[in-house]
Amino acid sequence: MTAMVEISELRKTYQSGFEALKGVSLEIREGEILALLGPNGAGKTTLISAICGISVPSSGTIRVGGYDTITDYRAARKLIGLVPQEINLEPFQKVIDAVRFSRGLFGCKRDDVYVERILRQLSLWDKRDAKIMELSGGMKRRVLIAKALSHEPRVLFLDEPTAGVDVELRRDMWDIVAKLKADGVTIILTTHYIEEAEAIADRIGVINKGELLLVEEKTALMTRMGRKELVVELQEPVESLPEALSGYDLDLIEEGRALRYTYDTSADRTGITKLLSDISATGLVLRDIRTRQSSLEEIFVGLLQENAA
Ligand SMILES: Nc1ncnc2c1ncn2[C@@H]1O[C@H](COP(=O)(O)OP(=O)(O)OP(=O)(O)O)[C@@H](O)[C@H]1O
Repeated sequence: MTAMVEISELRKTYQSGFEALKGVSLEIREGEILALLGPNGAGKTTLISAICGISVPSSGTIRVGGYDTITDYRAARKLIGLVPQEINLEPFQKVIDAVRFSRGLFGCKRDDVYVERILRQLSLWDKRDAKIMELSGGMKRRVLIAKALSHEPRVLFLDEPTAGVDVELRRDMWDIVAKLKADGVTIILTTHYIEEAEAIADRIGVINKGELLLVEEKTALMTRMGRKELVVELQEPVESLPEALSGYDLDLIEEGRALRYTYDTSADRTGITKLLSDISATGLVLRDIRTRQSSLEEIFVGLLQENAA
């Protein structure tokens, strides 16, 4: 797959002197869904604003569809649709007019067939003649997406698309994103909901304090997430691990009262059965066993803590 968005060494220092992006480099492939995760103030909106040409980077380069966002601004911007975090609609405007108007702003010719397709895709066709002020919050969010898609962009940025929306609408949004991907649109979304990233993203990027900590295929991350711990409580504490168990990834914890075995749930074999029989063979008596799974959320929080250290 070719790169749709290429960001190289991007830095942004606001006038206040605050460094919001500290050298971010990232390639976003055509047709993928990339979720950017990060705590409040991490720099997600700053990054999106820079790509969309809303704010000027202090240094570094961004290319969208091969066009530089500064020197070839119009060509680059035309390829981009942006769904902002805040609802910024004209209350008295009709839904269909809002979408046609947005299309016109990009210099595209009126195309009623395309606009109808977008409105139908977003379940807004029945509401096309309603005034924006008459719509529910969820419908307004759909109008924001319709406007962002009005000029047939190849890349769509969704900044917190489901912040504050109910579970049903969140799932509708996920369906919409899946349909857009099927149409070949490249999608970048920011979110605080790890569950959302898990549900729809192909790759996940974690950003904190203006730095990109990782960008990884979701499935690879899920494999990491799939790591589990088995804690074997012992009847009597031991001072050290028996030599016969040295081949296992084991730690002695809880002052020698338990053994912790970390394993990969996605592996063909976890090795638990053999481990338990090998433990018995050493003469150690088991009192109890328990397992726990590290979640993506824990990985995420752990990453942020590491970054803070
Ligand atoms: N115009 C500005 N002038 C000075 N500082 C700014 C400006 N805009 C944003 N910042 C600061 O830059 C940092 C990154 O902000 P940004 O909005 O990009 O974060 P975010 O990751 O999108 O956060 P959130 O999840 O809360 O939306 C924050 O500390 C913010 O206060």
